[in-house]
Amino acid sequence: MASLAFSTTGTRISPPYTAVSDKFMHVRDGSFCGKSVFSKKHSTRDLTITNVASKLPATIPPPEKKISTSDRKLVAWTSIRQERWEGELVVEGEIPLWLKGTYLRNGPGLWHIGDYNFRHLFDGYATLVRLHFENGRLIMGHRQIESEAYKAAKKHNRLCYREFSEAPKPDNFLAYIGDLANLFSGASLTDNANTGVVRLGDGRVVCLTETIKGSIVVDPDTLDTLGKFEYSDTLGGLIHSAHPIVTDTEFLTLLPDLVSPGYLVVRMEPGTNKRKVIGRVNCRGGPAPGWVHSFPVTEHYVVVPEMPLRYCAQNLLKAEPTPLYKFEWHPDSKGFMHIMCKASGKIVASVEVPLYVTFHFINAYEEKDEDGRVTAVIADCCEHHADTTILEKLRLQNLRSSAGKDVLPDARVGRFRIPLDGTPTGKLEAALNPDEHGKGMDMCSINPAFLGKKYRYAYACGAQRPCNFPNTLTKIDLFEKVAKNWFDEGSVPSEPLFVPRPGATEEDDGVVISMISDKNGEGYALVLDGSTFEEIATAKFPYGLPYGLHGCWVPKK
Ligand SMILES: CC(=O)/C=C/C=C(C)/C=C/C1=C(C)CCCC1(C)C
Ligand SMILES: CC(/C=C/C=O)=C\C=C\C=O
Ligand SMILES: [Fe+2]
Repeated sequence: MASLAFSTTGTRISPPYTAVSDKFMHVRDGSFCGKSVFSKKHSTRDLTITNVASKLPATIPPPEKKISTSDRKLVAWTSIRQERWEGELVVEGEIPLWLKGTYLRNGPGLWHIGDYNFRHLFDGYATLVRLHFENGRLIMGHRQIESEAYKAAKKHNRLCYREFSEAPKPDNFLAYIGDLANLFSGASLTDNANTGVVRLGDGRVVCLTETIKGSIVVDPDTLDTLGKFEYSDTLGGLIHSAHPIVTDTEFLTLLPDLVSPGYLVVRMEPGTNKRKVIGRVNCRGGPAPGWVHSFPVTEHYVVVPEMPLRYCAQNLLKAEPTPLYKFEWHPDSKGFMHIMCKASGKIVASVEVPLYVTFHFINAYEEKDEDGRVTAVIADCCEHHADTTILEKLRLQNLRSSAGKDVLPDARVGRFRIPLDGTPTGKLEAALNPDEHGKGMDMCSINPAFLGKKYRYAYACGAQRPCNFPNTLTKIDLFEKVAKNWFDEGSVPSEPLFVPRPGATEEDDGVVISMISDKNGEGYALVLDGSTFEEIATAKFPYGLPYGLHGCWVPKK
């Protein structure tokens, strides 16, 4: 059986290089990494991890296994091959000199333990990638997050915690009973913080997932795992929204209550670890709260979605994945949107809406009449036509085997209109014709200055069909109802992140950063102009990266 481990003896690769000049390819400890990384097949079997002390030199796999160009293929769905790396990249084009800071991107980048392969995209151990921009230059690095779940897997060479779809198999009945107890206490839940990364108003950088214990503080410069983010309040709970709303002045999140179906809306101030309750929403349908991966806010309100795809207590207890994992589709329970006043915690609207499925809200804002009175809340999301099959499409086997087949379910920019005048129902319609973005829509960002405000532009991943996963970057103009699309055949781009130009007055004045996995098994950083959506710079990576989910921008101090 293959061991679960990186080589403890780091391999140093000598010059010469092709893709990057040696001047730019040094890693922190002074060792060099070269061209060989472009000619090694990336398979899930390749990565071995041992109890590597994190101080070991960064290593790149050795050059001996050469494979022909025709054998190279997309590595987005294969495990990262070394625990860490850092080096400078050669930039083609020009990175604007005003772009000073670090783009961090988190995601599940390691999907096996020894011979055991994980099944779902969301199961992988977190890989944090960093692109540091300064003076037109670009330094890249990645590192595995040292969660307890990851460390235990390395130590014991087996799964030790419950991940999104995977659960350790109890050895016997007694172990099963113990396991149930550990599930209720949260002890067996993963802390694998593989979903996103946020910079709090006080500068701390936290990697997150849907388990509360999976909140891990990292150093954005070294990518060191600094420790757990411990909430100092007594709110308890085991799960929260994977996507909090984070600004310089607050951190807002939702805590689903599985016992008495509802959600706590909580707020934490910068410099503290204490969440305070703003208010509570009681669910209106179903046996459990709807899955809440993300939620939007307006200037005065928190929008609490109650999706008919609901947490399911029985499925939580199962060791084997169910078709909808820890969730269940309850169309009879209906879908709702609740609006809570941020200042008072009062619910000012709670409306039934058409059935919907979304992971990601894009933004929300208040609609006003001519006298300036708020009449409705508009909330936009990446909406999957109330079809849950997207969850199954994100199984690794499907992603790996169906490239080029047109199996990506349709999605749209779903726009909710939630009236505040007591009308009991809200609307859900496409904000623009989904053909504009190939009927693929997920992984979105906006100009952060427009959070909660009427906005015009959203950046996201769309589709150029046939495809099995969103394969374009798309700039959506919600006023003109058109999209402009970027596409590199056979490649998979990750979530585009918009960084505004300091001093900008136009909403789209800035750049859009994404990381691309290309069809040759390689990858590159991409910088697009936020306004024209044209490429302004690219920089090739020395090795292909696994797909990553969400990122954030850490401006240079
Ligand atoms: C990667 C991503 O987008 C989502 C990750 C979700 C996770 C890790 C969910 C984990 C869970 C458990 C381990 C048990 C409790 C339910 C749930 C929050 C789904
Ligand atoms: C990658 C993804 C959906 C793509 C479908 O179009 C969803 C990711 C969710 C978690 O962050
Ligand atoms: Fe997400």
